[in-house]
Amino acid sequence: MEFVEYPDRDMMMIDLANILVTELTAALKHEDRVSFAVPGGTTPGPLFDSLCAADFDWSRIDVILTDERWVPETSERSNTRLLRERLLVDRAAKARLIPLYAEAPTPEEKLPDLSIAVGPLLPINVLLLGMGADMHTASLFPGAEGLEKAFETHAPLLMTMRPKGATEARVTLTAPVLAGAMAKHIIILGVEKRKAIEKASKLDDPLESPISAVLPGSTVHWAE
Ligand SMILES: O=C1O[C@H](COP(=O)(O)O)[C@@H](O)[C@H](O)[C@H]1O
Repeated sequence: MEFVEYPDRDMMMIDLANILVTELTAALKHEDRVSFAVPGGTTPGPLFDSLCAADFDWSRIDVILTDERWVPETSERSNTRLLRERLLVDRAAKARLIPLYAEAPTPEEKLPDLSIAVGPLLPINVLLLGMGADMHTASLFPGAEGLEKAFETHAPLLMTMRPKGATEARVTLTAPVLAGAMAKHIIILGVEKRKAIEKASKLDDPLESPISAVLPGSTVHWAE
């Protein structure tokens, strides 16, 4: 893994947006459609604010979340809502969103349909991941039931996760899908997450530190 430290958060968001645009533009030169996977949560909002104004052919970009919480878009917890409000606006409004949520009480009912749309996007051209201080990435949480299956070579593309103590179920891209991306970036902020990613690289045990599975070949972008 490569670790890039930025002088401050604003600089990181602008520089990282430029890196992502450069990679997406390069991919568009040799592919009809280009897939771009992005995280939800609290970290990427300011990055999306920069990215959405980038001037390139967004109409050929397929945007997919790395994971979604099983809540409707009206919820503040919806990662899709974050995308619609902060990324899929301005020039980026022309991109196509591949949903990871559909209205149903549980994700299991919709998982087969949602998975069908994921296959044609692979391998993901450009992947941006977030990480929690507990070393989870996407919705691969340490200790979640069924986590082992998400790291198997032939894991399904999408899985349901129910992290311990969480209020809602989740849908997540699995480890082979994430690790197989052609360009991989991880965005983290603050001292606690820096320590967590250092710990994960030493542990190198995806069940304890799920982020470990995607560290090889990734660039970690950090600002305090
Ligand atoms: O729940 C989630 O957590 C991670 C990290 O979120 P953050 O708020 O600490 O930035 C995020 O990457 C993931 O997409 C999200 O569903």
